[in-house]
This record gives sequence, C-alpha cells and structure tokens, in this order.
Amino acid sequence: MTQVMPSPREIFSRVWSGVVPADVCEAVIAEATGVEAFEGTVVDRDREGGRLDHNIRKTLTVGLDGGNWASSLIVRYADLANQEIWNFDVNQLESPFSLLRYEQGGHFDWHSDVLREPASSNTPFGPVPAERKLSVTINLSDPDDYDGGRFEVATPHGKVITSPELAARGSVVVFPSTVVHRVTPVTRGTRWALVGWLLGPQLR
Ligand SMILES: O=C(O)CCC(=O)C(=O)O
Ligand SMILES: [Fe+2]
Repeated sequence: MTQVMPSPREIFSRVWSGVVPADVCEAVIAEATGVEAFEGTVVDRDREGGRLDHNIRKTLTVGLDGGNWASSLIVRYADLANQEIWNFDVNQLESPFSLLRYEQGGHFDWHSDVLREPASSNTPFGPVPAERKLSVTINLSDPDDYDGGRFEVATPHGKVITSPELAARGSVVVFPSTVVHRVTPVTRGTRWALVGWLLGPQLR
C-alpha cells in the first residue's frame, strides 16, 4: 500500500520531547531574575499594546531582547521544523521574545499568534511589513512542579490535539502562527515557557 504524505497544511505542529537539558532550562528561567514581569495582554485593534483580559489570558511575561542567548534555542527548532515541514519564508526572530510564567490560575485561552508587525527596515527585503509565521514554545518546567498548564492545538475541524510527550521538561513545539492553540489553567505550582515567533514577508 502506498502511503500518502500529508500536505504541510495538514500538519499543525512539530514536537520534540525533552530535548533541552534541565540545566539549560534552569539557566533560561534565571534570565527572568531581576527583570520586571508584566501582565500579558491580548490584541485589541483599538488599543496599542493590547488590553488585559484575565478570561482570555493570565500570564506574566518577561521580555528578552533578540540578542539574548536563549533566542538561539527558538531559532534552531523553528528552523529544523521549517526545513522539515512548512518551508515558510522567514527571516528574523521577533524581538523581544518572551519568557512566560504561569502561576496557579494562569492560563492562555484559544488564540492564534498572527500579528502584523509594523514596517521594519532591518530585513534583507528592506522595509516590508512582516508577519508572524512560525511560533515556538519550549516547556521549561519539570512536570512534577505543576499541574494543568497543558499546551493544546485545535485543528480547523475543531479536533483538539494534546501531545503527552510535550509534558517532559525541555520539550519543544513549533507550529504555524495561524494555528489555534491554548494553555489550560495551571492548578498547582508554576509553569515556565520560552516563547518566540519567526517573522517573514507578508503572505501573498
Ligand atoms: O505558554 C505557552 O506554551 C504558549 C504561550 C502562547 O501561546 C503565546 O505566548 O502566544
Ligand atoms: Fe500563542
């Protein structure tokens, strides 16, 4: 029987289980030390910087500059997944990227990450509007340190995909930024995640 390869459009995420060593996860979390965390906002077309809405999102964010060493983790896995599956035209990491902390009750309801960035002149394409095309999450916490806080993806047909292998500390998930996803409420402890987005010229 011949196997029919799925279209990249039918592949909603690429997961690596436990690939980032625990001491590296610790070192990433330590980047938050002494940096002020701000409450994550949700997109509001009428308000620059978005708005707070704890029904949709309750996270604490530390912004890390694109030059921070941890960016190489995001870029590496985005690049691997992109070569393997989607082959999107991406050319830069959004800066700053995010170190997220979910305390008890922290969650991030169903959303996509699509965001049109203002025209930027530091791309090889000159001053073109950039779009988020690939999203990356790295699970930095030990699964023993929290309950809940599961990352899930929804397909366009409404099927929810939970990847149990993502629970292992140091697991990575890469997905097209258009893919709808969520993080279920943390019911105990603290969950840390490193999150970043690869940008590219506007889709046309
Ligand atoms: O915490 C996560 O794993 C995902 C966070 C997220 O979806 C986002 O920041 O857009
Ligand atoms: Fe997201």
